Amino acid sequence: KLDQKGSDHCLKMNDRFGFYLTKVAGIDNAHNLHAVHIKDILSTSMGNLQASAQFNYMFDIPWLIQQYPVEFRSKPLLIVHGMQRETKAEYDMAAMNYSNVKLCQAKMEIMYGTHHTKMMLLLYDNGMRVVITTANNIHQDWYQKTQGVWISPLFPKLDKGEASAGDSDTHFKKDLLEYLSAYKLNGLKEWQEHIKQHNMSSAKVFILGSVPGRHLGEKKTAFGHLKLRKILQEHGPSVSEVKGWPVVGQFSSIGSMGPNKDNWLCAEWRESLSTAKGLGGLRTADAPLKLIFPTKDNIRLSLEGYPAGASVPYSIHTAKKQQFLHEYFHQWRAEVQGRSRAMPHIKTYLRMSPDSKKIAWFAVTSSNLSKAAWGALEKKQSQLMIRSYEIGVLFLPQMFGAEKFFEVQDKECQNSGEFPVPYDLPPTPYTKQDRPWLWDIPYKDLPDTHGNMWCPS
Ligand SMILES: CNc1ccc(C(=O)O)c(C(=O)O)c1
Repeated sequence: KLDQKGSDHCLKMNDRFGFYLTKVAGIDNAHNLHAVHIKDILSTSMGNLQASAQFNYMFDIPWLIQQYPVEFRSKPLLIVHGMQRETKAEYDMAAMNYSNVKLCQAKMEIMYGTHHTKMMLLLYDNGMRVVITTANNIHQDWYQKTQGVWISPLFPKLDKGEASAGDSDTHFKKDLLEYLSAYKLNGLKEWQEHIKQHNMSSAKVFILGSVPGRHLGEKKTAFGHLKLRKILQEHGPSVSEVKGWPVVGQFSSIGSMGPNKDNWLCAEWRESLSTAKGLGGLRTADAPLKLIFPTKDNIRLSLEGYPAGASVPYSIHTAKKQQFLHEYFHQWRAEVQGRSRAMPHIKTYLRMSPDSKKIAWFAVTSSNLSKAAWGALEKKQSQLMIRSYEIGVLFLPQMFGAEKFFEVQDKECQNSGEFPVPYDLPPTPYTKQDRPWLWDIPYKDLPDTHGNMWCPS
């Protein structure tokens, strides 16, 4: 369906799940039929915009304004970021040119945290939408990378004092409000109010949020990997059904996680992701772990070439402290979506059947593989310490009318109930020669797609 101007900036709503990849320039357009560009999300075909809020890490404000249809460019726009010092000043300066743009700086009170969350709140004259993505608000994040986008249904306005609090079976509205109130920012109050005034009962995904802090007591399971553990304990597959099923993590950056797997990765983190419904969430015996992270050659031979690696910030200083990780690594391969050369900036996590034909759940989030994003237990596991703001969504089969599991969509553009996993399953292990991409060392042996070498300063 085309919007009234006939422009193709409109969504082919194949949205059983509301989950899309971003359009990629330079690949066969057949692979972009069900993909979205930011202009599609902001287009008039999605609703008559009254105001919006953009949460992100990186902003090119003039570029962002240009992504709105001309008739929406003067609507109130709230930009929520976590920048400080010079970059904060740059954003303040850039926003001065737009009287409709306001800025909101998230508190960053814990060292090394980032405001990583990538979310759009879109208020229309007849409702509102929530969009959660992995792409920064800059041109190159929407150009030749593999990025994920979840677009909510249109949430209608509640009638004045309507009885129903307008929440869903996945308590989407309550969790989104809890996430926003954790910022403790007056500048967000109006958007918290907008959310309260809308009926979000049609939301079928769970919110996976992270907020900086040391979360304990009731709040211990509100965020990070313990929130995922809690949802899987209550609504996940049963232990007997998923015994031995691998956990797959796919991400574009890696934090420091100690000298061996038992410090965090294959202890608390994998424990949460391999949680199943059962007596006290008995975890299944150690689930095999498969981590998908681009090799140096994935980056070198990508559409962007070595510069793709500027968005895959794995530092040699971190890598050399955790060589144990490399036994879990798998290549980036996405033939199913025509995106093997569109480097991943998307972050996804899933639980896969041994024959890789089914998945028990799927999450798309801003969270990379790091303690900063997912949290680390402290003080005899009494509190979960999180450094960054993150947000993502979790898809459980029963919330989408699927029997037990999602069938994996292994051919493109199937409109059936299969889940569109963005990459090839089963994942392909690194060869003996493969090395993980490291962004802060030179590569002068082989040129990239554009004939260039990589010489980071
Ligand atoms: C230190 N800053 C960042 C590190 C990693 C990422 C990523 O998403 O991989 C981002 C971002 O793109 O938001 C920022």
